[in-house]
Amino acid sequence: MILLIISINRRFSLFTTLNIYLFVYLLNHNYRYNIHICIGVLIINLLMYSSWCREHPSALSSFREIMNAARGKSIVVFLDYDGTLSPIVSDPDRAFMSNPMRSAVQEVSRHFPTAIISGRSRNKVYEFVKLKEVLYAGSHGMDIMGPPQQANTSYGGKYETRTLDENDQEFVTFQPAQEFLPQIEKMLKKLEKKTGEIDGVMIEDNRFCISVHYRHVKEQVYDAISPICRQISTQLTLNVCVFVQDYQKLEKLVERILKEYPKFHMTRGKKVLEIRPSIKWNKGHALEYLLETLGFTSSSDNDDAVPLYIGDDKTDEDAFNVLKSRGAGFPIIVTSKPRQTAASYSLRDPSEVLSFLIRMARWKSAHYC
Ligand SMILES: O=P(O)(O)OC[C@H]1O[C@H](O[C@H]2O[C@H](CO)[C@@H](O)[C@H](O)[C@H]2O)[C@H](O)[C@@H](O)[C@@H]1O
Repeated sequence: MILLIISINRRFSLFTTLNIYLFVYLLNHNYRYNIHICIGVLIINLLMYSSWCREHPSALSSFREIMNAARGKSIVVFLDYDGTLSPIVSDPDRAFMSNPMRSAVQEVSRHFPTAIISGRSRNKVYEFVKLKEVLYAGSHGMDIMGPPQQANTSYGGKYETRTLDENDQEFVTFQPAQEFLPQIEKMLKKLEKKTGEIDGVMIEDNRFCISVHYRHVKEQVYDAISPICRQISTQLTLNVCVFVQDYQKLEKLVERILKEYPKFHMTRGKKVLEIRPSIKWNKGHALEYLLETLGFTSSSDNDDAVPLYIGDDKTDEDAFNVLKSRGAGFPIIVTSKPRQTAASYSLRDPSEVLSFLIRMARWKSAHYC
């Protein structure tokens, strides 16, 4: 009953609730049943994933359907970086992209306008991807390197700067959070200094936002369910151990520092606290900006753009929602677990993203060459 109340309060999905329930059961019962319970958990996970997949079918199985719907229209490809083009790894500086993935993105970008929209700094993503033919938006879309505009955009020139690259090619940067840079620099120094005592913290400077990584910080032993772990253990006197809580210390510290910067807010990603300016600009806005600079508008009748967005993180949901409200395009989530999402299709992991991109490039060559 307590578990049920906690689950409803915290809006856990049925999937999470069942897993926690089995986990608690496992802790509280004789260990000779463990193997049965593990198999049970596995089967339940598989069943839940396949039922979730009915609502978010695999983009690979639905490939023909997607491409048929896009036939004769202009596909524009948007890709997230971490967890989409590269697998999640423990060291953020070593999230390299494989060569086959690089070739696939390059091939896709030869056929369709392609942009990468990441939470990382734009330079860092470029260092990983190293493809000149792709457009880049870093800092969750707050640092965009777009094409030189064909026509006047609705975004005005305030945050736009025309620049030449090393090959004298003109491009335009759009940076709507420019005025926050001095504060970000100060906050960065403060975070580095104050979190220095906590083992395993890594602060990443993403230019217009900051990532506080805690993948290597000691958490409660069952970190996936840590918020309720203590409550259950005290209320049901279960055999749940609570270990060192450096993570709680870090979270409080970051929240305290953030209070000194009221124009910023924090969101949570994969073992990362992301701090960014509270402006109305996210990956969804970046997608719309890039579409417009590429010559596609959301309102015009002759807008034949079919944007396709592939991403794995919470911040990608903003882009999925934009596609939903445009009523055109294909939002594809990368996940191997059932998740609440605005995406219509799914891919399990970066290796499926690779297969999807390869098929896209082949499809275009086969149909239009
Ligand atoms: O928008 P994205 O391109 O998905 O960036 C989101 C964050 O990705 C990176 O962190 C994540 O990936 C790391 C490498 O696999 C992993 O170690 C970390 O735990 C993940 O949170 C990046 O380092 C962050 O700055 C981005 O905000």
